[in-house]
Amino acid sequence: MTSPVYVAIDTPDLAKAQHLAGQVRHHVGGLKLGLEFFCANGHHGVHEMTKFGLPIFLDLKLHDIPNTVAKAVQALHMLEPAILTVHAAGGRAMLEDAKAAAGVNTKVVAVTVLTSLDDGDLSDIGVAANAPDQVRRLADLAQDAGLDGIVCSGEEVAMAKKAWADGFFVVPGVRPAGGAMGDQKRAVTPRQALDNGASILVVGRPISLADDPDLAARAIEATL
Ligand SMILES: O=c1ccn([C@@H]2O[C@H](COP(=O)(O)O)[C@@H](O)[C@H]2O)c(=O)[nH]1
Repeated sequence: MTSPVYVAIDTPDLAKAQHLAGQVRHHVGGLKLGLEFFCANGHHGVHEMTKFGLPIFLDLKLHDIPNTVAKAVQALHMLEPAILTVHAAGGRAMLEDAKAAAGVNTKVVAVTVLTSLDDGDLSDIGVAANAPDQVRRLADLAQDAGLDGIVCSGEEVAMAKKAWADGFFVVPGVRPAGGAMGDQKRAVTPRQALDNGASILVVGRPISLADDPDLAARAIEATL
């Protein structure tokens, strides 16, 4: 069975990224490349990472006016990412245009409320709703706009899936029991996230900072 775990390769160093992917490739289901990696290595770096034969999740969290996002999505076409992220807060038109601009084999998923935010952080940026209510609102918007799914925490995914049965649910910010939270504020264990309805899990530092990343990936796999 293919692992639901996508390892977050958060480094600007291509050689380090390749080393980590090589270590864990047999115990993860895909490679997630984010802003840090893409800003440093661009298309060339992504091409290099495709050589591991795993699906590529391009987590660029695009957020701009509709025309700009659509053009950016078109400029990523040739990389054929399996998954691409945009921010749901960009609004309906931006979401629709992003989906229309994506290749047929790319799932476009909308980030709802970052897992590093809690209700206090939402209040600071002028959002009166709590995290679950805001996730629900943005999940509805993403579904209406024709996206493939959303990114949310493991705390909200069951609620979101209940309203969108065939949605694709990406859950980052997962932590093995007792693991260091770092900057994550709405974290659950990998097992809980899957039980709650996650389609895939994103795991970064619990694997990448481990003394033995492959062992860490296998230990997570064993809990699923
Ligand atoms: O809400 C979100 C959206 C994306 N992420 C990304 O997932 C990984 C998590 O890394 P950890 O080291 O496991 O915390 C990282 O690349 C984030 O950019 C997220 O955490 N939360």
